[in-house]
Amino acid sequence: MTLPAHPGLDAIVADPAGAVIGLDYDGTLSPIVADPAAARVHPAVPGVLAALAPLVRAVVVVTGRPPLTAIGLGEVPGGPSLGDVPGLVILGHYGLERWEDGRVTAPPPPPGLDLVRARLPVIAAGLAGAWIEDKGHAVAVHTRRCADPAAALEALREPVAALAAEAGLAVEPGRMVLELRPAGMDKGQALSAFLAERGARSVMFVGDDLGDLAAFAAVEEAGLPGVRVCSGSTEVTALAERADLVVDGPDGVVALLGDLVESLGKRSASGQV
Ligand SMILES: O=P(O)(O)OC[C@H]1O[C@H](O[C@H]2O[C@H](CO)[C@@H](O)[C@H](O)[C@H]2O)[C@H](O)[C@@H](O)[C@@H]1O
Repeated sequence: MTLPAHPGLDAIVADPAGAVIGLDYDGTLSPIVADPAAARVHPAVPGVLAALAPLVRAVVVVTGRPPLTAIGLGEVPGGPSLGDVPGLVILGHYGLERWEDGRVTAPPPPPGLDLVRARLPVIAAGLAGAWIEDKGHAVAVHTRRCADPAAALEALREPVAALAAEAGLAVEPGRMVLELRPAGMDKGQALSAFLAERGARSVMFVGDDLGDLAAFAAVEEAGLPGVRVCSGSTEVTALAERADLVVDGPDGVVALLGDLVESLGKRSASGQV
């Protein structure tokens, strides 16, 4: 396959050494499943990223997950795994935590989480199937396993917002999930800082959920050639509306990354380095 025509992709192919490739995890590198603990990486992802990483300035995963969770879910029997991708950086918890060279750096968890741990189960108790995920620096309530996930999410919005205000935390809405997490960081700030740190000359970001809108804004505001890619679903349409390209979920993301590797390989084979 050939890469779609887009000036941002053209810039990446013309000068890959200046390109930063940013990727969300859930719904982008991993198919959406009912149990977050079972959201294993698409098996072709580590291989295609391992091929891509040496060709570009940097590959960075920007996720709401703790980085070590992404590393664990990124294991592929027989490898390579996500953690084997050369030079990979994972900015987890929306940029609060960083994994690089096998080491994690993180601030202390916010004190308001104790209140959330005590109260959120009470709020969710009336909704059969609602499920709480404790991520250490954030706590999320999921409704995907409820009989009517969208209605359950709506019912939770108001009490969760009130609890977040009391706990001094922000609410991060996502695909059948509301997350209470520290304010003051988002995927946009995380990506912008990373682009500056690496001296990026072009950028691609691929995401699927509302939390990725901030990263799209960072691409728009970077002052660089850029391309916003949506890993499409029927569940979230806001991202597709703002994307330059929409691909068919994680399978489509793998295909796009594979096409990018192929284009960069051809460029290198023809001596354009
Ligand atoms: O920033 P991301 O990497 O996209 O993480 C966002 C949230 O993803 C996870 O939840 C989503 O994926 C689950 C597994 O497929 C699915 O069951 C759930 O309905 C989705 O919302 C994760 O569990 C959250 O903690 C992340 O914040």
